[in-house]
Amino acid sequence: PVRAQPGEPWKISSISSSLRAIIRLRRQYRVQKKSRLHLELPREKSSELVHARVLQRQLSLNRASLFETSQYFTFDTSVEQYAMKKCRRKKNRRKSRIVLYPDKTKRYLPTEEKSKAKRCLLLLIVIIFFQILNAIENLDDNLQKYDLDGLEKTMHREVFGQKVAVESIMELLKDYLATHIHNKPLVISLNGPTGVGKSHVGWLLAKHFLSVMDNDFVLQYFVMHHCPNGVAPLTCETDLSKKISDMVTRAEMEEKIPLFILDEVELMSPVLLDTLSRFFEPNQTNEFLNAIYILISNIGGGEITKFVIQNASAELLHQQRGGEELLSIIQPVLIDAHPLWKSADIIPFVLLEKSHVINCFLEEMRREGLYPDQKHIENLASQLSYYTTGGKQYSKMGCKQVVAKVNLLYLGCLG
Ligand SMILES: Nc1ncnc2c1ncn2[C@@H]1O[C@H](COP(=O)(O)OP(=O)(O)OP(=O)(O)O)[C@@H](O)[C@H]1O
Repeated sequence: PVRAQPGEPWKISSISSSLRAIIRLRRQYRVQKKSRLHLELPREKSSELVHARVLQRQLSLNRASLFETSQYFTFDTSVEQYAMKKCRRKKNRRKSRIVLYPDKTKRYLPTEEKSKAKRCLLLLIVIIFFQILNAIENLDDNLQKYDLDGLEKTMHREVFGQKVAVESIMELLKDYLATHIHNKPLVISLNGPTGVGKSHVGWLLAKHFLSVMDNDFVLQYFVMHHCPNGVAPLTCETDLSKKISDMVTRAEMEEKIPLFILDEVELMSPVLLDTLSRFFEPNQTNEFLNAIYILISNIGGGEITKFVIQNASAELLHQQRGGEELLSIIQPVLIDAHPLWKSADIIPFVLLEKSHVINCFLEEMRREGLYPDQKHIENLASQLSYYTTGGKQYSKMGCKQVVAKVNLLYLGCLG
């Protein structure tokens, strides 16, 4: 290097010559360094690589041990980052897997569209559900309106020896009165021998429906009374038709179901029966479809008496099966009498046993304010005539004579 002599001032030329010397020296040093690196590289590089790998491994071991042994909360995110990286790497590996699709299919999942049909179906289900709920409530309302539970209790309490008949009547009434919309009127025919309680049931029904319906929607028609001998059949026909038409029209306005109880039907003229049968047909206006007819007659009574005596020893009579069998016997007899019975539900009333007659006596005497002892009543019951068969006694006249006997007793007491 060219130095300035002491005391001599610095010259620009001397500075530039020394700079150039420095640059030259640096270049030479670099060239030498490069050539040395080229010569030593293979050996040094491998050792450096080994060193780097050892370091890397140590680092990963430290991380792994840290990850496994970390038990305490730490702000050191290196562990999580490591775990996330690992996870991402796995995902990437999974993504990179090649999926082979068949040639003709779509290579993507179809986009899920919101189905209108599904929504409609759901709405429909909800509507149906509410309609069912509403219908159930309406059924209950109707049954409560006519207090059929109360009627059932009364019938079981006050009608003796006709369990199957009472159950069948109640079932028909419950079914029919559950709704106000019908496609035909309900026609129930009570048939059986004399004094077994057919008219008695008619009275109980009339009393009950008169009490549950505010207005007068019950008609009790007794042929001997409303259409006595000597009155022209046409007059009776017009009169009955008018009575029925008036009542169904009034009842329809109040959404009520009228009850027509026709007693002594066996005494009705064929003309009157024809008239009646027209009201039972299904092809009429609504008001005529919403009505209940109870036909009471002793037609088929002979067949019922025979059946009861023949099956006295069997328990069949007080079972539903017995009622069905009896029905199959008397139905053809009734249809033969008049085709109107084709539209009727027939309820056979069976003969009453002596125990039932005793109950009739008890009930009638209580009604008259008499309270005799059991022996006295049995004595009275024994004065009636019975069919004795299969170890049982069946009253020939049912409880028919009970009222007359009690009346005599009552008069005797008064006397
Ligand atoms: N099963 C019964 N349970 C309670 N009481 C009865 C029964 N059967 C008859 N009675 C009593 O006997 C009386 C006469 O019976 P009811 O008039 O009901 O007989 P019926 O079957 O209609 O006979 P008929 O066909 O002769 O008219 C009734 O008023 C009632 O008091």
